[in-house]
Amino acid sequence: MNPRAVRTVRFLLTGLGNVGVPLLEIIQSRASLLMERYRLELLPVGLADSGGAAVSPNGLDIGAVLAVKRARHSVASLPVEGRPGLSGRDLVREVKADLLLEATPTSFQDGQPGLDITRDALSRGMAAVLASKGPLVLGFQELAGMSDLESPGRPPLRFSAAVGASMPLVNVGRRDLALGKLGRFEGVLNSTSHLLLCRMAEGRTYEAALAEAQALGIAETDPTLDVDGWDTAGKLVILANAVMRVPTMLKDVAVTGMRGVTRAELDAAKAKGGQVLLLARGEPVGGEQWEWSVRPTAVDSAHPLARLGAMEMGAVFRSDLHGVNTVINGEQGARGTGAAMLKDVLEIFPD
Ligand SMILES: NC(=O)C1=CN([C@@H]2O[C@H](COP(=O)(O)OP(=O)(O)OC[C@H]3O[C@@H](n4cnc5c(N)ncnc54)[C@H](OP(=O)(O)O)[C@@H]3O)[C@@H](O)[C@H]2O)C=CC1
Ligand SMILES: N[C@@H](CC=O)C(=O)O
Repeated sequence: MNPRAVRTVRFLLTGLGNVGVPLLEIIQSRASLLMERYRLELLPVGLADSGGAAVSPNGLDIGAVLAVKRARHSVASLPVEGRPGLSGRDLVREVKADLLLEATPTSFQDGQPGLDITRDALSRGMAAVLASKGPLVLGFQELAGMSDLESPGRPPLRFSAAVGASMPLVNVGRRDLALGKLGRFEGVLNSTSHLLLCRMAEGRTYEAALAEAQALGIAETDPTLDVDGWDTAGKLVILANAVMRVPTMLKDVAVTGMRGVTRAELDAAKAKGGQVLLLARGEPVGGEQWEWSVRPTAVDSAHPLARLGAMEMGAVFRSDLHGVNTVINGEQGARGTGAAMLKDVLEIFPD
């Protein structure tokens, strides 16, 4: 029998799609492990999708919510708790909770709806865990100032899921390579475009490969963000700010997507034992200056990411104190994103 007191964390979740639904499934399926190992109860008190919200101060029934979403209805259609038209932002403003889990679609135009949702949550004293990248890409410095990232005592903000889902890049960079002077960074940070390049190298069409990525739930709501390099660039901007600690914006990244890659280029790279990667790259160029790029790059067999599989992502950190560290991750599905969000929750509410 564990004598430690049970902690109940009342949470809001905005976005109930490819990420939000598996996240709820994990919270449901690992509830007893969370209790046994961490004495933690995660209680959903408000959930929102594009049709509205559902609210219950005593906790929503996750099974009922999942049934509604699997039937492709809005959570607002729940008969008792449903609140049609109540937006994610309204939810955060109206419902008292300890934690926001944010998984609405990413926009690099204005960061919305996630940016305002996150601002409101932090300013109301809630911890925030983000899968969406838009708020971080457009508002990193502001959100860092509103949270424990820059202001001790303010609410915690975590976002490891936003950069490579369950691939532990933010933690490796911020925590495990602490005090290192970082050198050239390279990464395959977008699973959709990498899957497409691999499938096209196998002879499949672009359209069939994109359909596969969408069926896996890994493509963005707007998949041009994946194939045109912007999702990769967004993740690079988050790493630049959070890990390299260089204030960086999307306009600082030179971006070329993968749509122009030809079969001949794919074949030539393969013949040399390598492959074409949509490679994110950060290169220190003197002082505090870095150059940032995303572009299709043919790597040869000597490159640490040369044999990255179709269902993998990877990255290489170089540090003067820690040497070369290569991280490769094979959990492609959005379930890994949910798992990464929960890893952040456990960091915020430690054992
Ligand atoms: N898919 C993945 O593998 C990964 C995704 N991410 C990020 O996670 C986020 C979610 O991705 P994903 O689940 O795939 O996207 P989906 O398109 O599958 O789901 C988006 C969800 O957000 C809801 N939504 C849309 N607009 C609003 C709004 N204004 N207010 C509240 N809810 C809204 C949608 O509602 P409805 O259900 O009614 O359509 C849906 O439930 C994105 O920002 C993405 O970049 C991060 C890592 C991995
Ligand atoms: N669309 C993204 C999902 C995770 O961020 C990808 O394909 O990697």
